[in-house]
Amino acid sequence: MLLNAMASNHVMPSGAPPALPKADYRNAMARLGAAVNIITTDGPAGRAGFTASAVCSVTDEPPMLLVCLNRSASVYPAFTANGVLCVNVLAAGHQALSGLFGGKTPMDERFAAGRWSRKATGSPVLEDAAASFDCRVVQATSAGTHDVLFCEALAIAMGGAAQSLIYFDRRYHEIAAPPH
Ligand SMILES: NC(=O)c1ccc[n+]([C@@H]2O[C@H](COP(=O)([O-])OP(=O)(O)OC[C@H]3O[C@@H](n4cnc5c(N)ncnc54)[C@H](O)[C@@H]3O)[C@@H](O)[C@H]2O)c1
Ligand SMILES: Cc1cc2c(cc1C)N(C[C@H](O)[C@H](O)[C@H](O)COP(=O)(O)O)c1[nH]c(=O)[nH]c(=O)c1N2
Repeated sequence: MLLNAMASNHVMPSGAPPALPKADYRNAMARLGAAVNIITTDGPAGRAGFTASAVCSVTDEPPMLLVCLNRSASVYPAFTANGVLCVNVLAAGHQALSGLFGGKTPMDERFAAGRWSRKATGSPVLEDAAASFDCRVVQATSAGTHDVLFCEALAIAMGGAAQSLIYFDRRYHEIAAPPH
């Protein structure tokens, strides 16, 4: 019904609209501040991890997050083959770690810069993360250059203080909750 109404009210001329320049899109997305996360995996295809801001909650029944992963990333084969991952939400002070997992650094060097434990799936859990969601990937869909991974949380670890690292305007910003 709604789709029909939208179709009958559309104002676009026929034919595809011109594509937006990628730079315009990225400049606008730089204004969309987001939490920074290190996504890790381990399993038959080996240990891997990358920095991601394209992460959000989907549903709490079952508890599920989504993670967008570029199919051209070096870590892509490991994540798709292992089928498990941990979303480690970064805290204040994790800027250097985020940079290491943000690309082009050998995997051993990335992991050497943090302290890790394991929970349900065997994916590396960052010890001083603000929070960690240990997940199995239950669904994946391709969209443009990325795969959207739907991840059911099987175990959770909570960090100490309520503070966070936000990526906004191509820079890191630390935020902390004011005292209650
Ligand atoms: N979703 C992503 O894949 C994503 C998100 C943030 C940053 N990055 C990568 O980190 C590096 C630095 O990014 P930056 O924010 O400093 O500057 P930038 O100009 O490359 O990106 C600005 C914003 O555009 C979006 N973006 C960038 N690359 C994207 C991609 N390939 N797919 C979807 N959205 C994308 C993100 O929201 C990003 O914060 C770049 O190589 C960028 O590709 C990727
Ligand atoms: C702040 C920030 C945020 C993101 C990224 C980078 C940075 C610095 N990157 C890029 C991603 O971390 C990088 O491509 C991987 O580390 C893979 O790089 P290699 O192919 O291993 O060099 C990234 N990639 C991705 O697929 N999804 C995402 O949400 C993000 N977000």
